[in-house]
Amino acid sequence: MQIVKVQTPSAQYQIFAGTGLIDTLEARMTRILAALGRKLPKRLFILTSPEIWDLWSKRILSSFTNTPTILLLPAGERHKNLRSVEKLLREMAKAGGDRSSILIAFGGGIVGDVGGFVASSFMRGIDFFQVPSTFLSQVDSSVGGKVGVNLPEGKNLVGAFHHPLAVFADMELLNTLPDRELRAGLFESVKAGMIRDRALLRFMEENSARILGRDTASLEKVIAASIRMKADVVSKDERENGLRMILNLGHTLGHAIESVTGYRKLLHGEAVGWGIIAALHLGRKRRTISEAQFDRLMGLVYLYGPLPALKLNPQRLVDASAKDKKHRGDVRRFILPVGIGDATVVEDVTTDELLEAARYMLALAKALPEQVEVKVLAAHG
Ligand SMILES: NC(=O)c1ccc[n+]([C@@H]2O[C@H](COP(=O)([O-])OP(=O)(O)OC[C@H]3O[C@@H](n4cnc5c(N)ncnc54)[C@H](O)[C@@H]3O)[C@@H](O)[C@H]2O)c1
Ligand SMILES: O=C(O)C(=O)C[C@@H](O)[C@H](O)[C@H](O)COP(=O)(O)O
Ligand SMILES: [Zn+2]
Repeated sequence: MQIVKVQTPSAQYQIFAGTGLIDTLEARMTRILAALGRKLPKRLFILTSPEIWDLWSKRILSSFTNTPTILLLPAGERHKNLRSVEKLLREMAKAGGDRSSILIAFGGGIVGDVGGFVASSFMRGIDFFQVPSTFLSQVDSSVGGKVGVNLPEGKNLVGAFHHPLAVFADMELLNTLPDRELRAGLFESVKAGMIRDRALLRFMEENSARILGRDTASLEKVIAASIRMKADVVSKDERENGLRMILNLGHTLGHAIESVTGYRKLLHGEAVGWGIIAALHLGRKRRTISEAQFDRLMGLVYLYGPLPALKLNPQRLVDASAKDKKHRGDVRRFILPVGIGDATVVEDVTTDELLEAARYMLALAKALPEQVEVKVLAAHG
């Protein structure tokens, strides 16, 4: 079992990563609440998706003395919106939720983001726990307190910083996760390695077959390293005033892809994968990475591909990226890789540069992904 701490000006909590956690949830939550001088409340809510609940409800419920109230959110990014939030808040009010109620977000990043936002606003804020059930949510979204939903105008444009009381990342849950979801989530770990963890990056280069083959020890290593990196960054810059922005590598254009496709075409991790490719291209143009480093980092992205093909208008993507929350007026921020294992935030990225990066990415994305993969791997010998 790995235990990682997050300590920010507004919160202090632990992330538990291992196995057997879902069988002992109530006891673990009771212990955490007791340390805060509190008891498990009468009204516990579990927010999850029907598919996840079908697979895991028996195991989860076996750890509870009284059955919590179950709230269901349909799967898919298109349900991460204000309509879902309103529906869930009303269900909680009808079910007799009060300020002592606690919500357990049991699912992927969408359940975590929506559930956390619902918790942050129900009766002006109740506590919640994260029980992430996808690779992506275990390595990234359950950590750090960013919660929220999308608008048609842009990704995650409504939300809050609201940290969980604890995160229980049970790797056993990944046994039922589809391969496409695993691959998508791995791009957040690829990002983690590229921005701040050379050892993780190298491990992911050298062990892709084991990782994609779900070797437990390899997955555990990637999960633990990714969580540690994110917990450290969030603890140093909770509100994204500086350092935390590096966690957005690949997200400026990645989020734009998600919004212009109506949140229906690519998974978040896949959009980030394409966004990372655009960032690598801009990085080599600006010489924050050398050509050799570009080749190496592209090789890493393709090890975890193929990314789904994509046909989009580059100008539309660049227009959509104007909604990026990192921008302040004319200051347009973009995250670039620096060498191997580091990143920087640039504030003077021009529309032309973005357009060129989008064109480069879309030229690769238009091709059959398998062909792109073969071509790039061949280029690496
Ligand atoms: N808050 C943050 O810091 C942060 C960080 C990264 C990503 N995100 C957000 O996370 C979201 C993506 O999360 P995701 O990749 O987990 O996708 P997701 O929440 O859509 O889950 C992926 C799919 O897998 C299913 N699923 C979940 N767990 C399963 C399991 N154990 N077995 C079988 N099926 C399972 C879900 O029902 C869903 O269909 C995006 O909205 C993204 O913006 C947030
Ligand atoms: O936690 C962060 O900070 C991140 O940037 C992590 C990202 O992987 C994640 O997708 C996050 O939701 C993006 O946040 P946003 O503020 O750019 O919407
Ligand atoms: Zn992300």
